[in-house]
Amino acid sequence: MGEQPAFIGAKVVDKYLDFATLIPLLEKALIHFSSGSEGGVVQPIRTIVPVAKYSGFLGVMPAYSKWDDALTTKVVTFYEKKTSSEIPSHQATVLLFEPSNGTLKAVIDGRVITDKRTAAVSAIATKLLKPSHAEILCILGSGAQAQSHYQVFTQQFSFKEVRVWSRTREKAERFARTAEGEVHVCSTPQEAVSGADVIITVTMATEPVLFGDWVKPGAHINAIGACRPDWRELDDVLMESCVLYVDSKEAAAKESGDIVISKASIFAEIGEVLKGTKPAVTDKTTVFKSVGMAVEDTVSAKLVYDSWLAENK
Ligand SMILES: NC(=O)c1ccc[n+]([C@@H]2O[C@H](COP(=O)([O-])OP(=O)(O)OC[C@H]3O[C@@H](n4cnc5c(N)ncnc54)[C@H](O)[C@@H]3O)[C@@H](O)[C@H]2O)c1
Ligand SMILES: O=C(O)[C@@H]1CCCCN1
Repeated sequence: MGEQPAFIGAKVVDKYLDFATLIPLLEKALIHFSSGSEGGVVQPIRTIVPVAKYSGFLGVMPAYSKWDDALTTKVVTFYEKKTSSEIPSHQATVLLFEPSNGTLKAVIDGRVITDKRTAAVSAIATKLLKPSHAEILCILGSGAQAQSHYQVFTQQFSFKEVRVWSRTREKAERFARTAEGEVHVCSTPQEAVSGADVIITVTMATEPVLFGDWVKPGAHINAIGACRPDWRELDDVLMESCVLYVDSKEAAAKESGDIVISKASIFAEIGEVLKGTKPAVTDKTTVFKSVGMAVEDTVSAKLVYDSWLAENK
């Protein structure tokens, strides 16, 4: 028998995944992903198994990155209705393999990876696409992604005001209480969005929660939810009037109801903007529709494993 794989839990993952280190790695991964075969990323569309009886889903997200020489698959479950307050709606594990021989090297908590890499990619998109004077940040939703987005956005940008709206006011208030800076709790999504320069939608909504008529012209929106073809977070008015960026054209056009149902046309992948082959439009309303990519998990898991190995040799 060979060596047992390392088991790396959420606390350790959190310690090693700091945004300042993660962001440049993710930028490179996005560029590689959007560079075709030259970029060396092999990432098939993920497999999603519906568990209809419980309104749940299991996703399998494999990827290999030639430049990082890293091979992983994430297994993620997500449930529409929370079964208890202790069990997160999204749970995940990342398996990291030795690419040269297929040996399983590590089993890594994937929940923190998912929370942090998703928020970090939104920050990358926002740096490129936000209007030049961005003073007001609005977050719709108050769950795990709201937290990680708040963390990275307040670290990377200096907004004068941060607003949050959540379906349950008490949860928005708890979010504001536990945030490190001042957060203004809004009673309606429209109130939260009105005049905002950057908007983040991080909900499990299946119908639109953000309407184009509310959005300040020129604002930038990071749309993180609506990861099923029949789920929406943004309405048709917004989808049809914005300049639309995505992480993966292939996945976004297949997986997100915001695109599938509205039939909005995609302008570019964020990786193309980072590469310089497509422009970053900053004087029109922009949407970054994120569905999440396996290669983001690959580079995050490699960072965690390499950092862990350096301390545990
Ligand atoms: N793009 C990506 O890479 C990526 C990665 C992970 C999660 N996500 C998506 O981001 C979203 C948030 O994930 P999370 O981990 O924060 O989940 P969470 O369960 O921690 O939080 C969900 C939030 O959505 C709110 N909500 C639920 N149903 C709603 C509805 N019908 N209308 C309005 N608000 C509603 C809840 O009150 C809560 O604030 C989910 O849609 C998830 O699938 C995307
Ligand atoms: O990219 C991800 O990790 C998530 C999984 C759950 C659905 C949305 N996307």
